[in-house]
Amino acid sequence: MVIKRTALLAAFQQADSAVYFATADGQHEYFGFGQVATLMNPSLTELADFQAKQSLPIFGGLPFFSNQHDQVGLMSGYFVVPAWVIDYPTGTTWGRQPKDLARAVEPPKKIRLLEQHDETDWVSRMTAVVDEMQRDRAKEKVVLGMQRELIFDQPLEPGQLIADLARQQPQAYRIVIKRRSELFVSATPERLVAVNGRSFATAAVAGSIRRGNDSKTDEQLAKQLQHDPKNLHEHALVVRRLKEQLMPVADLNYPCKPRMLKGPQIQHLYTPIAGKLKAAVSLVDLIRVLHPTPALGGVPREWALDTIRDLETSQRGLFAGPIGYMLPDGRGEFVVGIRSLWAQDRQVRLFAGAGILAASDLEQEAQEIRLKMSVMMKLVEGQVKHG
Ligand SMILES: C=C(O[C@@H]1C=C(C(=O)O)C=C[C@H]1O)C(=O)O
Repeated sequence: MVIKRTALLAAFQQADSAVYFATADGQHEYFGFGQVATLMNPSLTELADFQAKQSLPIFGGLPFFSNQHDQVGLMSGYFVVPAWVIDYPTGTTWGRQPKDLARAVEPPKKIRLLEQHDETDWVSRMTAVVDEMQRDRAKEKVVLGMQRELIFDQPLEPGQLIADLARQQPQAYRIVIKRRSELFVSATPERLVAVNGRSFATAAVAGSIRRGNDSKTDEQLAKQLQHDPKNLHEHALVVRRLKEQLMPVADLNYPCKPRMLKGPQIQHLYTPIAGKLKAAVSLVDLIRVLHPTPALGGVPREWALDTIRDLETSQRGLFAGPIGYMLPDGRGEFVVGIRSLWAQDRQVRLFAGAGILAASDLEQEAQEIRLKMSVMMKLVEGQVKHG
C-alpha cells in the first residue's frame, strides 16, 4: 500500500515518540514512529554499545558538552530506535508498520506568541573576550551563542513544522525529534560527518553574510565574503583543524578555495572534505574525533570551550551538538544542530551563534546571530495568529 506524505505528517502530529531527518541533498527523508529502545544522556561509548545491540535504525542527538549533567529531557542527549522507519523518497522501510498510522487529520490551528525574552546584554557581556583575543593572538577563535525564549499559548504543531521546513529550507538538513511534549527542530546547512562503508564526507561551514535581494547584490555580497580577511581566517581555522584530525585516519579530497553555500537568509564559505578511511572507523569514532569543530567551538579548543561555558548564560544542550542517524548496515550521517529550537510544551528556545575573532565587531556579530535565528523565527511565525 502506498503511504501518503500527509498521513505521515498527521501521524507525526499524533505520535508520542517520532523522528524526522531529511538530508540536504533531497535523497532521503526518514520518518520514524514509536520506540523499541531509547538512550538518554549517553556518552559516545554508551552510544556505540547501544548501537551494537540494535537491528533497526537509530536517531537522536548528543549534547554539545558531554559533561554538563544538569540538562533536562531531550537536551541531555537522546537516541531512539523507532518501531517503524520509512525513507519516504525511496520507500525503504525498517521494522513493523503500525496498523493505525494516523487518525483523521485536523486542520492546523493558529497559536499566539505571549512573551519573548532576548539576551539584550550579549554585546557588553562578550566585549572582554575580544579584548583578551586582541592581547593574546594565540586565542584565535571562539563561537559564542545567544538564546531567545518564546512563550506561546499552545504548543507548536510538529506535523506542520515538517511541511513548512520542506518549503522554507529545502537546501538544509531538516530535523524534528519529538519526545512527548518536547521537540528539537533544526534546519542546519552543516554536515558533521557522513559514512558509507569506507567513504566519508565532512564539511567546513564558517564565515557568513546575508543574501542579497537580487542576484547582482547577492553576487556582490558573496564576493565581499570571499575577500574578507576576518571571514577567510575564520574559515581557514576550521579547514585546518578538520585536515589535521582526519589525515591520520583517511585519504582526503577537498577544493583548495572555499565555495559558497547558500540558504534563503544567509550564505557561507564552504569547503566540502571527502575521502576514504584507511581502516574501518565507525561513525561514532569519527564524531569523537571531530566534535566540536572550530565551526562551533574554537581555537585553541580547551580555551574556547571554557570561554563558552563561562560566557553563555543558558546551557547549549543539543544546540550545536551532533544530531543524526545510523542505519543497521553502518551507514549514517550526523549534522551540527544549529538554526535550531527546543520546545517544551508552550515554551520555546532558539539558539544561534557566531565565530568571534580579535577582529570582530560585536554589534555586527549580534546582527549575524539574529539573522541565523530568523530561520527558526520564520518557521514558528508560520503557526502564529496575528492581531
Ligand atoms: C553558530 C552558528 O553557525 C556557525 C557559525 C558560522 C559563522 O560564524 O560564520 C557559520 C556557520 C556555522 O558554523 C549558528 O548558526 O548558530
